[in-house]
Amino acid sequence: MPQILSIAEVHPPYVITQEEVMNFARTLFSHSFKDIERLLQVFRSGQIRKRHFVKGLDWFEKERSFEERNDAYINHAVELGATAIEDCLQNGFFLKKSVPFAEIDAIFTISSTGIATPSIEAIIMNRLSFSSFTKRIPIWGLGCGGGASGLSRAFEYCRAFPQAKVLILAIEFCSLTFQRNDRSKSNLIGTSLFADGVACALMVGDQVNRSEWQNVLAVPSIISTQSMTLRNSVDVMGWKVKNDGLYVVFSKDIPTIIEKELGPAVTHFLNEVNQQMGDIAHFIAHPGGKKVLDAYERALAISSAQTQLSADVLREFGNMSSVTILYVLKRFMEKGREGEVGLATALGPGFSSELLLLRWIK
Ligand SMILES: CC(C)(COP(=O)(O)OP(=O)(O)OC[C@H]1O[C@@H](n2cnc3c(N)ncnc32)[C@H](O)[C@@H]1OP(=O)(O)O)[C@@H](O)C(=O)NCCC(=O)NCCSC(=O)/C=C/c1ccc(O)cc1
Repeated sequence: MPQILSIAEVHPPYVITQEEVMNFARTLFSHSFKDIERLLQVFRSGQIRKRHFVKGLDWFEKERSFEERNDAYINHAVELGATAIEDCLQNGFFLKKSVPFAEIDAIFTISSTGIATPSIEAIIMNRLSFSSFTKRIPIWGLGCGGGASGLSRAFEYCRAFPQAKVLILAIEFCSLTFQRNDRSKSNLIGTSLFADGVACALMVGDQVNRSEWQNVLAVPSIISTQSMTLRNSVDVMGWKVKNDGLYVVFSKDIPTIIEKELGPAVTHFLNEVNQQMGDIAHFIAHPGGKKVLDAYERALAISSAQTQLSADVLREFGNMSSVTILYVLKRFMEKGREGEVGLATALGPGFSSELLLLRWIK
């Protein structure tokens, strides 16, 4: 079964604390909510300490056109995306030696926070020495589920082409979609939650000689995946596209929906692969927000110790949409041991759930 050999994360340059964003939001939203001080408590209760952004807070003081936002998206995506690829393929922790760009068969680029045609990996391929025959698979619109879905689609590619080495590159700059004139409660909550980040993973098929590259005792091998879209839930999350950009849509019922729907989806998946919840050592969860993690714990009857690494990523980086699960996976890959089983889970617009079963192998 395909294995994930290396992974790298890139942190955008501006580090902004929750306290700083809370003060920014107080100025902006105080005329829109008479109980603003009560609502601002979400900045304290969300269990986020700081987030990383591609622009400093002063950039958000001014109104920005869709064009300005998207130009910033493309510039930063190319710069930080190229860095993530280099850090992944030249990663001295996970790899014995660098994997040449020219050996990469396909790049899956995951994003939902900006638009580019040609897509970002094509621009990056003009900077780094990839083969001209590298296949490009940009995936747009899966939101927070995109990182997990990208891994699943790359898994299928590597099963079809067992000699393949492929990259999964996730890029999200949620901050660039921030709308200062949207005074909805959703936007206020989103301002406390969403962040920027970039990550890249290297997956290889079964026929790749791992001993040539692998530098750690055990790596996650993907056993199986499940993609599920819930009927009649297209309004739960997504974008409303307006003249001045993307407006975030996300229902306050997401934690309740997760609590109701995740258990049956996981049971169905584990039955299909003859596994039980008790077999799972690692729970690689997309930390959508504090209440999302609480909902995972209730839905699957797992302990907060099992979602600790997800909570750590949420605390230090916020919700970076599709990128977040790759940050969580990296932390598990740094300590995974042979024989351990992990379940990766993320949810996104659709409303869709993506699950992957992983087993660490020598
Ligand atoms: C930590 C939070 C943010 C605050 O917790 P709290 O301090 O206990 O406060 P409350 O939950 O009581 O919320 C405070 C107020 O905000 C309201 N609220 C609370 N979420 C909301 C709300 N989504 N709307 C609109 N009012 C709200 C809530 O109803 C309440 O209003 P009020 O009745 O006046 O007290 C907590 O609500 C929380 O973790 N919520 C889950 C966040 C959540 O849904 N995360 C998943 C995000 S969706 C996602 O990951 C993907 C987004 C995405 C989508 C598309 C893409 O293309 C890309 C990405």
